[in-house]
Amino acid sequence: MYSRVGVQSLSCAFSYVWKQQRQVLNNVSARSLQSSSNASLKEILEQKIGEMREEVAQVRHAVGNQVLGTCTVDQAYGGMRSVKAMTYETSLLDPNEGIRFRGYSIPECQKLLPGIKQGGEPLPESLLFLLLTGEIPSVQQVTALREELSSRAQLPDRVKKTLNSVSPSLHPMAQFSIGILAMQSDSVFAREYARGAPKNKWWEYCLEDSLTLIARLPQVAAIVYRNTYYQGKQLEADLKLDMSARLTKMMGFQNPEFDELMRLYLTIHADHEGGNVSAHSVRLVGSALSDPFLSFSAGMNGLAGPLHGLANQNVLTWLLQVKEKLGGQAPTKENLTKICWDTLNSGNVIPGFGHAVLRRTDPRYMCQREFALKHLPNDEIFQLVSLLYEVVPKVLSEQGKVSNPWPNVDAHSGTLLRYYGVKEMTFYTVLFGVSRALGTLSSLVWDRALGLPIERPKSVTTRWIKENLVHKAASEAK
Ligand SMILES: CC(=O)SCCNC(=O)CCNC(=O)[C@H](O)C(C)(C)COP(=O)(O)OP(=O)(O)OC[C@H]1O[C@@H](n2cnc3c(N)ncnc32)[C@H](O)[C@@H]1OP(=O)(O)O
Ligand SMILES: O=C([O-])CC(=O)C(=O)O
Repeated sequence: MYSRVGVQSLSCAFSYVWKQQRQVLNNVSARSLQSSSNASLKEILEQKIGEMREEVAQVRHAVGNQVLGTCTVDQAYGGMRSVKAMTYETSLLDPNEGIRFRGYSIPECQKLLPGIKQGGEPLPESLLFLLLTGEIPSVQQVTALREELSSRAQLPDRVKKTLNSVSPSLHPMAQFSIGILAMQSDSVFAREYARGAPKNKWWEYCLEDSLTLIARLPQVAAIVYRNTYYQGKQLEADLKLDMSARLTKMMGFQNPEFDELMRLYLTIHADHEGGNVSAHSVRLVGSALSDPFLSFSAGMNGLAGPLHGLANQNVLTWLLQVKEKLGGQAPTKENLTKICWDTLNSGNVIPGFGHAVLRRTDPRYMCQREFALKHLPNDEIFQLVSLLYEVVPKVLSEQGKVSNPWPNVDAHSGTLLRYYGVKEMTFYTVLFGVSRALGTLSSLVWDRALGLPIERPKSVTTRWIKENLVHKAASEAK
C-alpha cells in the first residue's frame, strides 16, 4: 500500500515534567537525527508516536487533574476566546510573536527547511515533513516525500468528472470542497475501519489518506481554476515538479519567480495552532472517526467564511474599491484615513486587519512584505498596501473596538498573487486551502496516533446560567 516513504509548550503547571521529558526526547532526537537523515517518514513517525504516547501518559499521570484553563460566562458567549481546552501538537501561536511550526518561527523555517535551490523559499513538502515528525528533514528525505506525493498525485477520472459537472458559477471554495468529497470513496481509513482495524493502526490509515489528499489537492485546485475562469481548458499535471510548481503550471503560469512565491505561500498558510475555524473543524469532524476526506472538506467549508480564509479575497476587492474611490488621486495618509472611516461607518470590517489571538503584526504578513520589497517594490497595489499599514492600525485604534489593530496574513497575499497574474480574487482562498491541508491533516494523523476521543464539550442554556449563577449571586448578596 505504502511505497517509497511508506507511510512540542504546555502551561506553567506542566513545566517541570515537560523540561525533564524534553531533555530525554532531545537526546533521543539528536541521536536518531545523526543516524537517520535517510530514515523514512513512516519509520520516524513510528518511533515518535511511541515516544509521544509515553510522554502524554506521563504528563496526564503527573498533572492530569490540574486546571489548564477556565471559561467565564463572557467567554462562553464570546466564541470561547482564549479558553485553553485542547492540545494540538503541530504548531503553537504566541499572541506577540506569531506562529511557530513545531517550535520553529517562520524566519527559522525559511532558513532551515530545504528549498528547490540554496537560499530559496522552503518547499511546502519540507514543512509537511517537519509538521508530521517534528524534525527538519534532510534533502534526501524531502526528495523521497516529493516522490511519494508525485506517485499519488493523479486525480481519478471520476473525480475530474464530478468537478467538470459542477456549475462554474459555484464559488471556487464550494467546488474545491465538492472535489475533496468526491475522493472519499478512496479512503483507506474508512475501508479499514469498516473492516474492524485495531485502534493502534488508525493513524497509519489516516496518514495514507492524508498523503493522498495533499498530493491530489493541487490538481483539484487547478481544475477549479481552469473550469471557473478558462472555460474548462485544463492543463496536464507534470509529476516531476514539486507541488508548488506543479500547481502554478496547471493553473497556466510559467514564471519561476511565481513558483517561489507559491512555495512561500503554501508554507506559511499551512497551520495556525488548533483553535482556528478550519483546523478545529477538521479535528472536530475527525473526532467522530469521519475519514480525512470528510474531515478536511469540513475544514474547507469553515475556511471559506469572510472572517477566516475568505478575507484574502475581500482584501483585494476592498483595495480595488479604495483605488476606485481615490479616482486617480495619489494615495496619501489623509485620503486613506477618510476611506477607512467610510468603511467602518458603513458597518463593515476592514478586511485583513485584526485577529482573534494575535496582538501584533502577523509574521506571515511580514514575510510576504519582505518578498514584495524584494520582487515588486514598485507595484502600485503593494505601495497602497504599504501605506495602509501606516494608516489602518491608527484608525482602528482610534475607533477603540478592536483587540488588535494590526494586519494579518490576508492583508498581503492577494497583492502578490495579483502581481503574478492571478487576478481572479474569488480563487484566492482555494490556494489557502491547498496549504491548510499540510497542517490540519498532519495534526489529524497525530489525533489518531494519540487516540484522542470524540469531542463533546458541555453546553448550557441562558436559563441554566440564570438559575445556577445569577440567582446564586443574588441570594449570596442578600
Ligand atoms: C486567516 C485568518 O483567518 S486571519 C483573520 C481574517 N479575517 C479578517 O481579516 C476580517 C477582519 N477582521 C475581523 O473581522 C476580526 O478582527 C477577526 C474575525 C479576525 C477577529 O475577531 P474578534 O476576535 O472578535 O476581534 P475583536 O475582539 O478585536 O473584535 C472586537 C470588535 O472589533 C471589531 N473588529 C475586529 N476587527 C475589525 C476590523 N478589521 N475592522 C473593523 N472592525 C473590526 C469586531 O467586529 C468587534 O466588533 P463588535 O464588538 O461590534 O462585534
Ligand atoms: O488563527 C486564527 O484564528 C486565524 C488564522 O490566522 C489562521 O487560521 O491562519
